[in-house]
Amino acid sequence: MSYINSSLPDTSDRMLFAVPKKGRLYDQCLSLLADIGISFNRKPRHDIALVSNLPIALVFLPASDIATYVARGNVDLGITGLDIIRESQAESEVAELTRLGFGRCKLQVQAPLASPYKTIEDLKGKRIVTSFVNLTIQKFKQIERTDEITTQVRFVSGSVEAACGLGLADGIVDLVESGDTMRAAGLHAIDTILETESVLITNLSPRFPKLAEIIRQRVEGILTARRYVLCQYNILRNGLERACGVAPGRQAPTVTSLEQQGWVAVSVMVEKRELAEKMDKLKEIGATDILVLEIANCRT
Ligand SMILES: Nc1ncnc2c1ncn2[C@@H]1O[C@H](COP(=O)(O)OP(=O)(O)OP(=O)(O)O)[C@@H](O)[C@H]1O
Ligand SMILES: O=P(O)(O)OC[C@H]1O[C@H](OP(=O)(O)OP(=O)(O)O)[C@H](O)[C@@H]1O
Repeated sequence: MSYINSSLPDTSDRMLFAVPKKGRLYDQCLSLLADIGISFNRKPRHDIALVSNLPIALVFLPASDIATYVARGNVDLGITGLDIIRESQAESEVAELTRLGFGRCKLQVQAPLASPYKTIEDLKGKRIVTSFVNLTIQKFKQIERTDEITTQVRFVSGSVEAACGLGLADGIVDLVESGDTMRAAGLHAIDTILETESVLITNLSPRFPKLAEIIRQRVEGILTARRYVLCQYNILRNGLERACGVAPGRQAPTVTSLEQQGWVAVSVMVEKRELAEKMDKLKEIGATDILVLEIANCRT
């Protein structure tokens, strides 16, 4: 049952879209919302913001709770990490609409460098501290091969890396991206439980399936636009086949005739990470006037 609070905005006809209210995913979520054309005005200390140009209300929640709200249908759509979906045991109750390419890191078992614990087997039966109790217990059950694990798994809500130094734990399970936090705490990784990134998820019986699909398409358009550039060049028609072999594009290059006998102009999408190499090769096989244009947005 939900209780009506008259100071809250009316969200009854709106799709509820949960986004992290702080932390590692917050800035990238806000920039994604802006890029997909979602405009909103969030009042200070309010965790619900009405979107002005779509029938959506944004709900700002802790990233670690979003999978549960989406799974239970209290919100329709959400952005959170795969790690949180798995830890919340929500993977069978949410549908993954698209991966978002940010919030990439690993959930790793870590132990003090100056300890005898060099493999996860060495930590069997010892004290582990983590914010990911379910995934940790699951992992130790696998290595202990029993339902009754002897390893003691204790929850802390943050700064997990401090637990060994302070004597609360023999090892920890925590997220690692650059590894700076782990190294600064004198720890090293001895096993990986999960590789994670952010995902857009929806409830299995969404109340607004068409709107959720529009959001998915907008997000995928922006992610593609961020990944690719548009490369344009001129080439003699007899070099076209080789050039298309070098840069075949997502579907196929667009080829138009130039007002000069035997020459064509080509437009093709190229992944940014391959661009420099492809430009070198195109130049080598006779392409001229190679231009590269940013893609602001697209639909694929
Ligand atoms: N170092 C990191 N690099 C990339 N992604 C991360 C990193 N740390 C966490 N994440 C991702 O962001 C999610 C939220 O983590 P975060 O540490 O921001 O949690 P929080 O508890 O909500 O915020 P806070 O730490 O401010 O209390 C994680 O579950 C993970 O998916
Ligand atoms: O490998 P790194 O790049 O150093 O990142 C890893 C750290 O980032 C996360 O914590 P965060 O800094 O978000 O704060 P928290 O410990 O309060 O969760 C995670 O829990 C690690 O502590």
